Amino acid sequence: VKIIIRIFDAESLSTSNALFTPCLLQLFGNGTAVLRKSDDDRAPQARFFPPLQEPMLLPGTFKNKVAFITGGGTGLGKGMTFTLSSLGAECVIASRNLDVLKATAEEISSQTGNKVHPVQCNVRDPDSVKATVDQMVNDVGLPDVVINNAAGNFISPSERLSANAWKAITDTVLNGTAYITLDIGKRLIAAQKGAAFLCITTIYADSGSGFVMPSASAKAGVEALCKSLVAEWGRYGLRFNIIQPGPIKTKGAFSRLDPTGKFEKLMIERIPVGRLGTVGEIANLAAYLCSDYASWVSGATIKIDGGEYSFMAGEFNSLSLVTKEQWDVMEAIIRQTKGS
Ligand SMILES: CC/C=C\C/C=C\C=C\C(=O)SCCNC(=O)CCNC(=O)[C@H](O)C(C)(C)COP(=O)(O)OP(=O)(O)OC[C@H]1O[C@@H](n2cnc3c(N)ncnc32)[C@H](O)[C@@H]1OP(=O)(O)O
Ligand SMILES: NC(=O)C1=CN([C@@H]2O[C@H](COP(=O)(O)OP(=O)(O)OC[C@H]3O[C@@H](n4cnc5c(N)ncnc54)[C@H](OP(=O)(O)O)[C@@H]3O)[C@@H](O)[C@H]2O)C=CC1
Repeated sequence: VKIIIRIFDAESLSTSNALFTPCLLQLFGNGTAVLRKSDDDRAPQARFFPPLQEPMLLPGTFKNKVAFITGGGTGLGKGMTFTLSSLGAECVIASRNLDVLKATAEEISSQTGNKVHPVQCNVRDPDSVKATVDQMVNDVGLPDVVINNAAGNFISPSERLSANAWKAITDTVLNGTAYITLDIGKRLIAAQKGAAFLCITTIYADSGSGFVMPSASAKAGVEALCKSLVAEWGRYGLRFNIIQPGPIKTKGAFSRLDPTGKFEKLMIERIPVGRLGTVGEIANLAAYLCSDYASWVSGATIKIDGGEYSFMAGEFNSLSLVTKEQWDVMEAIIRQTKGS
């Protein structure tokens, strides 16, 4: 808990709901060596941008609603499950590791008082997806909310990737999202039941990115899938939105994308808000997009990255490193220049 508390400064803790704070610290922390925070884990301007993590919607927003979350046992999926559950949803969480799912389900339901159902599922396998959805329909009925969050990723030079490495990532991210969406979507259409779908992608779905080429390709595909269905399935009462998170310190992501812990400082240097994002911030945005408050929102792609994407895209943004004295010199040179 000591480690986790250091993530938040006094300012952000004091603005948190006192009742929620202890369980938030537990749920949104990960407590592993790879997540240990260093002393320089924030830039000074981060004090202006405290991460508020408690659920922001009205209690009961998801009362009588069923939410299905892939990868709901860990990281962002666990955070979204906690938030939806605390707002009244009955959640179904699905991934490969049933023990992890069971532990998360127990932890969350004991804190929110709402049932969380763990169901084993390998999203790469359409038969496993069908069995999972059968079980959900049998236990709690068709969902009102579907969050495609499960993913696989690791950094690697592309010339080191085998065909199976490509397949492991794209089968999980793109095919997994397609199997889940097609299976649940067909059943919702047949039952004439509306629902909100949400896909968790990444900021580099737009740009592509070296060293995570299969993930970038698959996430771009997921976005095309969502945007296609916005148009095609709106008439069936189905909405589709996308969240593109920037870096959030989860064990799953950082152990595979920053294995030595050396990249985190570089990330923070290029994030204008001066800090990494938090699980609770993603969970609040996800809850809003999946709630009836967002019933007119379909086809939205929302970056939540502290400005990192804009910083990386702007040709001259590194000039924020130039000192006042250096600007004086450069301005004098520029002013002396005549003609072209
Ligand atoms: C720092 C954060 C900043 C920004 C974040 C932005 C985006 C983040 C996106 C994310 O998706 S983060 C979420 C990450 N979470 C996970 O990846 C969780 C699930 N991951 C896994 O289960 C594994 O890591 C997996 C993806 C490798 C799949 O495991 P599985 O057991 O099914 O596969 P295998 O171990 O059999 O491997 C398949 C295939 O890949 C090759 N391979 C595995 N690791 C590497 C590596 N590091 N480099 C190169 N190749 C690798 C492995 O050798 C297999 O190929 P072959 O059969 O040997 O040919
Ligand atoms: N953390 C970050 O910085 C960022 C994360 N994201 C995205 O956020 C989402 C969550 O990532 P994060 O929480 O960080 O990482 P995690 O590794 O914690 O989450 C990935 C989840 O996917 C599940 N999963 C993986 N493979 C399968 C499979 N074949 N079938 C079913 N479930 C599977 C895992 O569970 P299990 O192993 O039990 O199957 C795990 O719960 C992902 O979509 C990721 O791409 C995007 C941008 C930034």
